[in-house]
Formats: sequence, C-alpha cells, structure tokens
Amino acid sequence: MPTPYDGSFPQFQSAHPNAAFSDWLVARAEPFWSAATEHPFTRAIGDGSMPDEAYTRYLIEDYTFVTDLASTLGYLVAKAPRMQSKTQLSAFLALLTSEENDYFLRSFEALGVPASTYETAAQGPTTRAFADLLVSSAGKGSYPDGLACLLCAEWCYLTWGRREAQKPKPEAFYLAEWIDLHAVPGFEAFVNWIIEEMNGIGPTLSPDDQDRVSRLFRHMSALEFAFFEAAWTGKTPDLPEEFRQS
Ligand SMILES: Cc1ncc(C[n+]2csc(CCO)c2C)c(N)n1
Repeated sequence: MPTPYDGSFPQFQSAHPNAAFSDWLVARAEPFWSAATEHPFTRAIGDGSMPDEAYTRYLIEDYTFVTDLASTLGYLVAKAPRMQSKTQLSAFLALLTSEENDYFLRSFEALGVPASTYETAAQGPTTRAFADLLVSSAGKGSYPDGLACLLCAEWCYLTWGRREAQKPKPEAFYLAEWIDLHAVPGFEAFVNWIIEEMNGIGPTLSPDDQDRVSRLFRHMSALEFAFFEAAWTGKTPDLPEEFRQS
C-alpha cells in the first residue's frame, strides 16, 4: 500500500508541477485511499465471487446511508457559491432520490430481504460514523469541507466501478447494475465536475483550511475502507487511532 504524503499543498506542487489539489488530497489520504478503492469487496462485485450474505449486509447499510447522502447534497446546494454548482449538485440529488431507490428495492427482493428489514434497519457503528462525518461536515462546516467528503465518496466509487467494468458482466443483475451505475458516462462527468470544483477552490484556501480539508478527505477514505470491511467480514472494524476522537 502507498505511504501518505505529509507535506503542504505548495510543497506538493513544487515537487509535482502539474499536480492538482485533488491529487494532493489523494496523496495525503494513503494508505486508506488505495485500501478502499482496491478492497476485496469491490473486486468481488465484478469477478463473480461475491457471497450473497456480504452483499446483503452491504446493501442494507448502504440503503440507510443514501438518505444521509441526500441530506448532505441539500446542505451543499445551499452553501454552493455559484448557480452553476447548485445546478450540478441538485441534478445529482434528483437522480439519487429517484432511480437509485428502485435499484435497491429490486435488489432486496432478489436477495430475499423483506421490506420490514430494510425499512427499519438501524445503522451499524461504521455506517453511523461515516454518515455523521459526511452530514456534519456539509451541515456545520464550510462548502469546501462538505465538498471534500462528497468528492471522496463519489471518486472512490468511480475508481473501482471503472476497473470492474472492464471484466465480463456478473450474472446477478444487482451486481451488474451496481457496476454500471458507477461506470456510466453521466456519473463520471459528475465526479469530474466535483474534482474540478475542488481543484478550483482548494488552492485559494488558507493553509489551515487546506489542511482541514485534506484531513476530512483522509478520514472519509478510512471510513470507506471500514464500510467495505464491515460488509465483507460481518464484523465492525476498529478505526485507526488517528480518527478515534475527532
Ligand atoms: C458507503 C458509500 N460510499 C459512497 C457511495 C457512493 N455513492 C453514493 S450515492 C452514489 C450515486 C450513484 O450511486 C454513489 C456513487 C455509496 N453508495 N456508499
């Protein structure tokens, strides 16, 4: 696994003249960024080795989390400084609250999960920590704080989605569609927009704000890893020491 870069953004730019702010965020988020985007769970989605039990655990947790993501996007629409940004974020919010719900319902049916289970499921501790960081950063923090968390969540999914889309399609529709959803051009365009938005704003922030944004992106990367790990193993993973009290 790659080791983290621990310098500032200007230091990173002197060493890598073509580097963007988002490249610095990824470099600072290692080894968690790679551990999340290359998690065995993400490879199993595309290679036919996914146990039903693990995928069921994952979807039940993810279904609860999508509600929190919708709240996050609401905060970001409110805080975005420009109309063009509000347009992008609200279009994604509309997608998230319509088509995606249908995917979950069809998948639960195929996996034999009754509505009484997925409608009332309480979030496990990892999902709660993940959703809390996302919602509180967007709600209580600044626009760049919330954007950094959204960037991590969506870019992580685009990264594994594009990789798994190179493999032959899995038989189960819920696996094939989950890959498609994260590898289609519309999703890629949205993630590229978040990357560009962050690359535009990041360099204008104070050193303290840049540092905080990078710590949020790093913390989110660790929680994305933990989210896959919880689904994959059926156990709650311990978070690394550095994230325990923040
Ligand atoms: C834990 C977790 N992290 C990120 C995503 C990514 N994500 C959330 S909504 C959405 C839009 C289209 O699916 C995407 C990519 C997820 N699902 N679950």
